[in-house]
Amino acid sequence: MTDATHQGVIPADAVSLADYQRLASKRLSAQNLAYLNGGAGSERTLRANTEAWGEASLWPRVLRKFDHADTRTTILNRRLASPLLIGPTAYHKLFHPEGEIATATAASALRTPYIVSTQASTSVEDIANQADGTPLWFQLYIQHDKDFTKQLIRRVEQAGYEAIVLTVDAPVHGIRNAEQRSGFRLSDAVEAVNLRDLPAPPQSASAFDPALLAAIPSWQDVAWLRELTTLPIFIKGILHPADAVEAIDHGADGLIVSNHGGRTLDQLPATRSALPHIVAAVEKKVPVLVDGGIRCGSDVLQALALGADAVLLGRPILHGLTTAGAAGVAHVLKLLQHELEVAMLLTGCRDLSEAPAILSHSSHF
Ligand SMILES: Cc1cc2nc3c(=O)[nH]c(=O)nc-3n(C[C@H](O)[C@H](O)[C@H](O)COP(=O)(O)O)c2cc1C
Ligand SMILES: CC(C)CC(=O)C(=O)O
Repeated sequence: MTDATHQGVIPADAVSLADYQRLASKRLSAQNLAYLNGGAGSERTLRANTEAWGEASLWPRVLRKFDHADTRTTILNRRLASPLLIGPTAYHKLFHPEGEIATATAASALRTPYIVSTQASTSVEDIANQADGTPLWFQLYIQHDKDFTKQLIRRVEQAGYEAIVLTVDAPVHGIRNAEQRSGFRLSDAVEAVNLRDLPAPPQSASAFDPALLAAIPSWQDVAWLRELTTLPIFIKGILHPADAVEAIDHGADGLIVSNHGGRTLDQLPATRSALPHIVAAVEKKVPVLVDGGIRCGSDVLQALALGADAVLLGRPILHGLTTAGAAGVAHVLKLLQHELEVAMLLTGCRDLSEAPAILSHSSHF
C-alpha cells in the first residue's frame, strides 16, 4: 500500500513532470521510491535516457500561419489525438490504493491508450471495464507455462484489448542497486493478480539453472505468439537495428525502442541514441514507438522528429498516480500535451509530419 493519504487534489505547484517527481518522492516510502525511480547498477543508462533528449537543439521556424498545432498521429490505422501512450508499469497499487483503476480512469478521460502490465495489481477485466472504450493494449511477459500464457492472451482478447506488447528486454531482473540498498520487497497487500493461477516455476538452486534458462523467451516464442493471436503484436525492448529487422521478419506489427527505463543493464544506449538507427532499419514498414526519459513536450517533439510515431511514458504516470490518483495521471498527460503544442507553435510545426525539420537547418544557413 501507499504511504500517504491520497486526496486526488492537484497541488498548486505541480506545473511540470519534474514537479510530479518531486511531489511523489515526498509521499512514498524509501523502498517504493527506489523501486519506482531506480535503475540498474550505478544508473548511467537511466541518466543518459533523460540527458540525451536535452543534448540536441531544436531549430525553430517563425512567422508561419497556424490555426492550431495538430498533434494527431495514426498507429496501425487507429487515429490518435496525441502521440502519448501510458507505458506498461507493474503494481500500480504500490503507488495509490485505487491502482490501475485510477490510471484507467485518467486514460479514459483523455482517450489516451494505456498499455497494461502483465504484473498489474488489478485484473485485466476490471481495468477494461473502467477504460470505457479507450484503447487498451496488453504488455506480455511470456510465462514459463505456455498454457497459462495462452489463457492470459485469451482473457485479454475477450476483454477487448487491441494489441499485445511483448516485452523482450528483461528475461532476468536487472541488478538494481538502489532497489537492493533500500531493501525493497513487494508489500503483501499488492499482488500480480493476473498471474494468480500460474503454476510454480521449476525449482532451482541458481537463477541460471538450465531449466529456467530454457524458459527464457526466444524468437521461437515470438513465432508461437504470432500463431496464437490475430491481435497486432508490438515488440518492446528493441535497441539493435538487426533485431528490428528480425522482429519484422517474425511478424511484429510494431516496435518499441526501449531500454526498460534503464532498469535492466547499465551501459545500454540511451533510447534517443538508438531511435534513429531503428527508424532507418525499419524503413517505415511498421510503426516505431519509443520510451525512456521523456519528461517534457520538446522531448516528445524530438522523438517524433527522429521518426517515432508515438512515445510511451513510464515513471511520470506513476508520479502523477502517487501524487493525486486519477487526477494526477490526467494532469501529467495534460501538461505534456500542452507542452507539446507549445513546442510545436514555437518551432513552426503545424503538424507532426513537420517535426523532422526542427533537427536540421538548411545548407544555406
Ligand atoms: C516501476 C516500473 C515498473 C515497470 N514495469 C514494467 C512492466 O511491468 N513491463 C514492462 O514492459 N516494462 C515495465 N517498466 C518499464 C516501462 O514500461 C518503460 O519502458 C520505462 O519506464 C520508460 O522509461 P521512463 O520511466 O523514463 O519513462 C517499468 C518501469 C517502472 C519505472
Ligand atoms: C515485476 C517487474 C518484472 C516489472 C518490471 O518490468 C520492472 O519493474 O521494471
